Amino acid sequence: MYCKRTAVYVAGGKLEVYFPLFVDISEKKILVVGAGKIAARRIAALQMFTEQIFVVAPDVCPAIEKLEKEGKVILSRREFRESDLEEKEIVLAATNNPEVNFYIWKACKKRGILVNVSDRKELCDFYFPSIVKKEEIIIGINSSGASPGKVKEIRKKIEKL
Ligand SMILES: C[C@@]1(CC(=O)O)C2=NC(=C\c3[nH]c(c(CCC(=O)O)c3CC(=O)O)Cc3[nH]c(c(CC(=O)O)c3CCC(=O)O)/C=C3\N/C(=C\2)[C@@H](CCC(=O)O)[C@]3(C)CC(=O)O)/[C@H]1CCC(=O)O
Ligand SMILES: NC(=O)c1ccc[n+]([C@@H]2O[C@H](COP(=O)([O-])OP(=O)(O)OC[C@H]3O[C@@H](n4cnc5c(N)ncnc54)[C@H](O)[C@@H]3O)[C@@H](O)[C@H]2O)c1
Repeated sequence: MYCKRTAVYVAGGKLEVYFPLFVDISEKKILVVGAGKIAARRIAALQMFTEQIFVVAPDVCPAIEKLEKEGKVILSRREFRESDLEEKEIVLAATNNPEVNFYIWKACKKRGILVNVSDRKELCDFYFPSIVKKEEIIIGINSSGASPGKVKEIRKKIEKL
């Protein structure tokens, strides 16, 4: 089968860029594995679009503790188990253990679940954009992991428009 891929050339070499798909996630069950700084940042972004967020992690940062108290996430305070993937459609592997993240990736691929692996961008089915929301207008900015700092700067400029 012919497969056309989109790549750009950056200082580090060839970089594949992804199609910006705007998806209705309001009815999708999303699992975030890990409850640290990165998980909290991603959950904050997801919560602009859905309320169905499940979190599993033994150690929970204050921001996510607060969300649990407010009933805004469903939290399981323990290590990840494969059965956590049941009925989930989108998974974020955001633990600080690379082996656990890789195990989650493999388990998701076996089940056809879309997965983002926070420490392995080459394994991600999708990336996290930087988001600007102005009423009904959503702007997602992404550089496929090549320049997250630049992406943040652009987000700030757009926010001032
Ligand atoms: C949009 C945002 C969403 C979020 O994460 O919530 C996001 N990163 C954000 C911020 C940020 N990330 C990093 C810094 C310090 C950088 C600096 O200071 O220069 C800052 C700035 C800060 O923290 O202030 C470090 C970093 N990030 C990645 C790598 C490469 C790697 O890991 O290989 C490195 C290490 C690079 C290095 O240092 O070498 C990779 C990814 N980061 C992504 C998303 C995905 C692609 C994004 C894209 O490129 O467009 C991807 C692939 C992860 C994924 O989707 O899984 C959020 C901005 C929110 C906002 O708008 O403010
Ligand atoms: N892509 C990016 O933008 C970016 C930037 C910085 C860090 N990272 C990566 O994101 C990951 C998380 O970073 P952080 O700063 O949020 O880490 P953190 O140390 O703040 O949190 C780690 C979380 O993982 C949980 N955890 C550990 N083992 C687990 C298991 N077996 N099951 C469930 N949960 C488990 C811990 O309980 C904790 O909640 C790291 O892999 C880091 O390399 C990505």
